[in-house]
Amino acid sequence: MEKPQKLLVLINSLGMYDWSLAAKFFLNTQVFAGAVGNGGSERHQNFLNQTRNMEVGSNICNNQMSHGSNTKAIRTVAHFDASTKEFILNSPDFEAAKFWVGNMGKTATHAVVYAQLYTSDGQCHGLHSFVVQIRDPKTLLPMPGVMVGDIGKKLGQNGIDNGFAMFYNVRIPQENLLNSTGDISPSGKYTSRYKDPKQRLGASLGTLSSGRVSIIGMTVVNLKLVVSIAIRFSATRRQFGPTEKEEIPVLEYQLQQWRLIPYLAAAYALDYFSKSFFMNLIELQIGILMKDRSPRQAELGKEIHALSCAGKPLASWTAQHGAQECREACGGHGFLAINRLGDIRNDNDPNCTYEGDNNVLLQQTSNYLLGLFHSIREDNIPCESPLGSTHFLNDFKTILSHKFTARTARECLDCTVPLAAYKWLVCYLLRESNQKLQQERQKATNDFDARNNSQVYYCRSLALAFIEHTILQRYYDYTHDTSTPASLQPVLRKLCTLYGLWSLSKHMAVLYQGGYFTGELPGKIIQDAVLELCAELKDDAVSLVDAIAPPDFILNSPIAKADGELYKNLWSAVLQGEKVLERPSWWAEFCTKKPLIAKL
Ligand SMILES: CCCCCCCCCCCCCCCCCCCCC/C=C/C(=O)SCCNC(=O)CCNC(=O)[C@H](O)C(C)(C)COP(=O)(O)OP(=O)(O)OC[C@H]1O[C@@H](n2cnc3c(N)ncnc32)[C@H](O)[C@@H]1OP(=O)(O)O
Ligand SMILES: Cc1cc2nc3c(=O)[nH]c(=O)nc-3n(C[C@H](O)[C@H](O)[C@H](O)COP(=O)(O)OP(=O)(O)OC[C@H]3O[C@@H](n4cnc5c(N)ncnc54)[C@H](O)[C@@H]3O)c2cc1C
Repeated sequence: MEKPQKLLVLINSLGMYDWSLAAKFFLNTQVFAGAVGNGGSERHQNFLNQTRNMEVGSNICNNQMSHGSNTKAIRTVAHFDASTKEFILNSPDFEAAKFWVGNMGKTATHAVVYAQLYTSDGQCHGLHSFVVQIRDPKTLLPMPGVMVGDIGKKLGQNGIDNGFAMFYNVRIPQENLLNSTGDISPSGKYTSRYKDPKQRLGASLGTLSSGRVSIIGMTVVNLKLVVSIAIRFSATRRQFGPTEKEEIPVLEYQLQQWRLIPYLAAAYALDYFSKSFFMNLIELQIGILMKDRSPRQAELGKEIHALSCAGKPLASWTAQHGAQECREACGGHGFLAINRLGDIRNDNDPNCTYEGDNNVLLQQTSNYLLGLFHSIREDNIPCESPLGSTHFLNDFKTILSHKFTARTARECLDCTVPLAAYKWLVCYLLRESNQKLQQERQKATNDFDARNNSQVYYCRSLALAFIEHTILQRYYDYTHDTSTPASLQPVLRKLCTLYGLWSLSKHMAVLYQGGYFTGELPGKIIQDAVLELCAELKDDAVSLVDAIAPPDFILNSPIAKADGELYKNLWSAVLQGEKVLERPSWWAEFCTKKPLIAKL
């Protein structure tokens, strides 16, 4: 409680070693405990104590075989039985089985189960969460009425047991309803402080924000690991050269620099965002603990939801693309499993899906921005979001009148250039998305279709540009803050500008389309500036990696040890492989007792 950053450090440190281990531990101690703590009340304290003491093992259980993204449509039901003061849980059929749930496969003894709450009068009150005992903690055998099992091998994170669960008339005490969004009175009546069911749904899903914010940090860890491996390798791997006698490190090639150094810059910028955003989450959590019901607390929850719903997609995709680029940047050795790039890539992959599919989540961010735009433009209400990420939207008219003014690559080496371009880009995409939505509303018969047909090129791009702007603005402020050591500022500012220009260059088409750029100059000087920054950062790249890489034992990649002894370390690791020099047990069949051809 005194130093909440330590939690993020612990998640990231364990994850650097192994993500399955980290997930297994934190699903229990943080995700389950967070869902009980945020969703419940004093009467659920015993579950928190038991979890903390490792007496029970748990997780959250939201997803079903036939429904993940659309949580509203979850079909698990919890009927209140007024005569026994119990809820009776049922899975209507196997398609409604809880599925994918971490820790559920073998070890979970309890779970926070999301289900539709029905009162005895047969009325449904929507999605609520319940603590349900799954197994006996002494024997790990399922509780009566619970069918539980493991879903099998996955593409990554195989050290964690993801499982399924079905419920047949499973009775749980009334108190196991996590009652922060709604409760049952002693007379059996349903009560809630949220009159609007949409708001109630948002409140009951609020606990997912903690996971999404934490996942941003997890993907940054993956990015740090892969760039550390690829840059150390590239600084020591030699290939070709200006003369036949001399071969140069592959990091000297402009092409290799352009492929890797922007990911190094992204690791730094995203790392700062992840850490500062985690502290924003802590502020929100403290408000929840203190039962803060102020409008600011509500707005903070919405802003964190909007930022995490774009931050998780951006960070997980950056790590995903970075992992693949780094794998290829290490050539054949990058494909050797002992060098770890494959495991990191596969373990990172589900970050794009769990705690909300990336493409689905981005829609939450654009909905939030479109809502603000409506208030600013139609209702003349300036936006004052608690974290300030949207304040610049109040000036959208002025910002939209701006044009790109830099004339040389040198001018673009200042981060104010990409920052100004991003402000224009977000305002432009916001105005265009709003217009597109209105057009689609006129064409479509319902709002559902209108929204769906406004995603590609509009709302989706808007959400991504918005989060890139937020990350860049935060890192810019940090690298220009007087508390940041003056000796470090020059190199950090270069990383900041490179991240900004490199990210911006993915939006070139829209910058031209909307008239912010005209002629060939803007595109050319931005490309030149990116290459210039890569070249300037190349000599610092190894030091920059040394500052973010874990110790060799944790990095666990022979081609990337800190001593730079590439071949010695690789050779030694290969020779220590299991049975590496042994002939195979089937050598005789291969050599002498060969099967006769056509006699198999
Ligand atoms: C000092 C205190 C210290 C405390 C420290 C605490 C720190 C905590 C640290 C936590 C550590 C975690 C460790 C991490 C390790 C984890 C390892 C990783 C393992 C991963 C395990 C995976 C688990 C899962 O995947 S669980 C299942 C997750 N499922 C999903 O995410 C489903 C996605 N779908 C949805 O969320 C919804 O259905 C959604 C958002 C798509 C909404 O769909 P809708 O039906 O269309 O509804 P909509 O109209 O859009 O929304 C209604 C309303 O609600 C608002 N809303 C929605 N969600 C939220 C939210 N989270 N917060 C706030 N508001 C929300 C939405 O904006 C709408 O509002 P309005 O527009 O205003 O009406
Ligand atoms: C490793 C792993 C661990 C997990 N752990 C847990 C856990 O512990 N507890 C738990 O409850 N769940 C868990 N999950 C489930 C996870 O939360 C869901 O898989 C996730 O929310 C995505 O939902 P889905 O699988 O239903 O995807 P779907 O929604 O079926 O997505 C399929 C495709 O459809 C697209 N799509 C869906 N809706 C739209 C739309 N409106 N517009 C455009 N495109 C759309 C998606 O982008 C995606 O490409 C885990 C999943 C994984 C992979």
